[in-house]
Amino acid sequence: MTALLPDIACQTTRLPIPLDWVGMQGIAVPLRIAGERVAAYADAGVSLDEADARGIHMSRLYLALEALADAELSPALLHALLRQFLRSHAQLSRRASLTLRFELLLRRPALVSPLSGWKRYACEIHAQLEDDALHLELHLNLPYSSTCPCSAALARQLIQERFDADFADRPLKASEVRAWLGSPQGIVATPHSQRSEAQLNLRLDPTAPTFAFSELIDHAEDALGTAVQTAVKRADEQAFALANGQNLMFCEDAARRLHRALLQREEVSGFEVRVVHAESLHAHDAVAVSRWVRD
Ligand SMILES: Nc1nc2c(ncn2[C@@H]2O[C@H](COP(=O)(O)OP(=O)(O)OP(=O)(O)O)[C@@H](O)[C@H]2O)c(=O)[nH]1
Repeated sequence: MTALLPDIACQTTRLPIPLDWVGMQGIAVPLRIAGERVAAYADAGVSLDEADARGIHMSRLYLALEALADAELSPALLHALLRQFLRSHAQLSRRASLTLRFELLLRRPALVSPLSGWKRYACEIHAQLEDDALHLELHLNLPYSSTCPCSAALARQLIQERFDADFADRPLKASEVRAWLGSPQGIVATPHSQRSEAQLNLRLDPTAPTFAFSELIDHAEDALGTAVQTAVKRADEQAFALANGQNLMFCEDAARRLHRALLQREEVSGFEVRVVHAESLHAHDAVAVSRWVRD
């Protein structure tokens, strides 16, 4: 005969206070994204609105997460999962939430050479369900390079001054000027560049059929023009130098480019863009933030 197991969660509490969120953090879960298995961590929880109830039923949330293993990750899948969280906590909870943290590994082609390599993108999805309204947010961090436009202009001025000094009072010969342009004595100054990061916090349309992660990332990287590279040969490095020269950016410029680009994405219904330029001129960062919400 099996002994009856005590069930503490079903007792009443001596401190009848509702709780905003109760659940589990850091659960290992496999996701399916673009048909591939992706390792993730999940935080799963519900509100405990029934003040007298001692506890929630954590195992019910944990077991419901199994749905993530088999089906492609989508807004509809998260909606169904959060409904299941609430169904398994009838009379106890009105709100359910799920956070998924994972890294997308995308193959990135080189700029010129036929090579490619892998790039990691840290992603975080926050899903919350209340009154059957699903609220979805996606956090993405995109590393890129930014060359300071002010520094570029100052460097060009120094080059002009050196040109005046070197070529004053003598007839210009194209071959001499060409050689001068190719020498460190001619191009005396270079602008400073920095590794930069765009932190995108996107509110997503919960009725969107899919999470178009790689399309979103491509769109944002195209807007910047200087995403960090993977496999690089000299031809690629030269193309990157050109991309940097053609996309000189203050942090304000980068934030505005991303703002404009994200407005073009139908599935994005609001965002906060934070760009961080880890200055090489200063020991501190230059930061710009832009927000937008669809009316
Ligand atoms: N509510 C709650 N459960 C916890 C906590 N820490 C560990 N648990 C354990 O989570 C386990 C699963 O809880 P339940 O989902 O209530 O398990 P169960 O009663 O076997 O499952 P049901 O019959 O579906 O309610 C229990 O063994 C709890 O002891 C906690 O802080 N709060």
